Amino acid sequence: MKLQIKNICVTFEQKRILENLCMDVQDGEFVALIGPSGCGKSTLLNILAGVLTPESGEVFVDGTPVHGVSSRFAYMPQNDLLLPWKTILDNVTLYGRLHGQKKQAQEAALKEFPVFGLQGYEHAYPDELSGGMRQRAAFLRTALCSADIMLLDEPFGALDVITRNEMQDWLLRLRAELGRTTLLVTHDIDEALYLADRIVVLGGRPASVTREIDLTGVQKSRDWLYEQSDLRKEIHRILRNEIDH
Ligand SMILES: Nc1ncnc2c1ncn2[C@@H]1O[C@H](COP(=O)(O)OP(=O)(O)OP(=O)(O)O)[C@@H](O)[C@H]1O
Repeated sequence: MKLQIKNICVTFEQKRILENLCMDVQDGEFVALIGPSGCGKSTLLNILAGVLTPESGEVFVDGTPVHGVSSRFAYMPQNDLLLPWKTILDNVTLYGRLHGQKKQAQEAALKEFPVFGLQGYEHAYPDELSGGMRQRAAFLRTALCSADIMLLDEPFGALDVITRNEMQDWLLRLRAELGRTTLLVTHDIDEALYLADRIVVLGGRPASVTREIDLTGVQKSRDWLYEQSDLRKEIHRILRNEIDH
């Protein structure tokens, strides 16, 4: 087991948000976390990233308890912004440079520029790139962290539908190459179906895991996705019911 989340409870302003939340993620697994708006998905990622301490509960990576900020997690928060006054190369190597490893970080980044569709833009500034390219650059910055678990909070949320679909196709191709355990928060049911090995649906107030959909081993394609109306309806129903409560 790569990641174990055990009995996490969170209360904000006397309101219980997460109640005994438990979930496991296997090594190399890509899990999509979906749930009604405000149910606590970002809160869970903030706990894993160590920027928020839960009231109770524990997080284990490879069986070892993790407390506070840990180098085991690479976190791409919602609206992960590039610094407009820095080049793309400087932006994506930010963490390496902060740790005094500028040269190694640049070497590692330059190797990935073609993979991330950014070749030729190393010395460009963020406003010279399209929205999709900026998002790939922010993603590359996260992927370059030498952490073994990636936490992605709505990485394509700000993109138009066409660019978003292109980014999903690109991430599906890249997934095997990255080989990284990933927890993706998304509002987009199709994105979850298309990208994930497993979908975890959070529901209820306070939130806990209400449904898990195992898609391990499914050969994903857009044609496969278009045929998933039953699963799509089921997830919609769960989300709608939870919202109505
Ligand atoms: N620091 C905080 N102080 C008080 N309340 C908070 C805090 N952070 C989050 N909340 C509340 O906790 C609830 C869960 O927030 P969270 O952002 O985790 O939900 P979410 O599922 O990620 O939402 P969305 O899908 O809209 O991004 C919301 O009601 C939010 O207003």
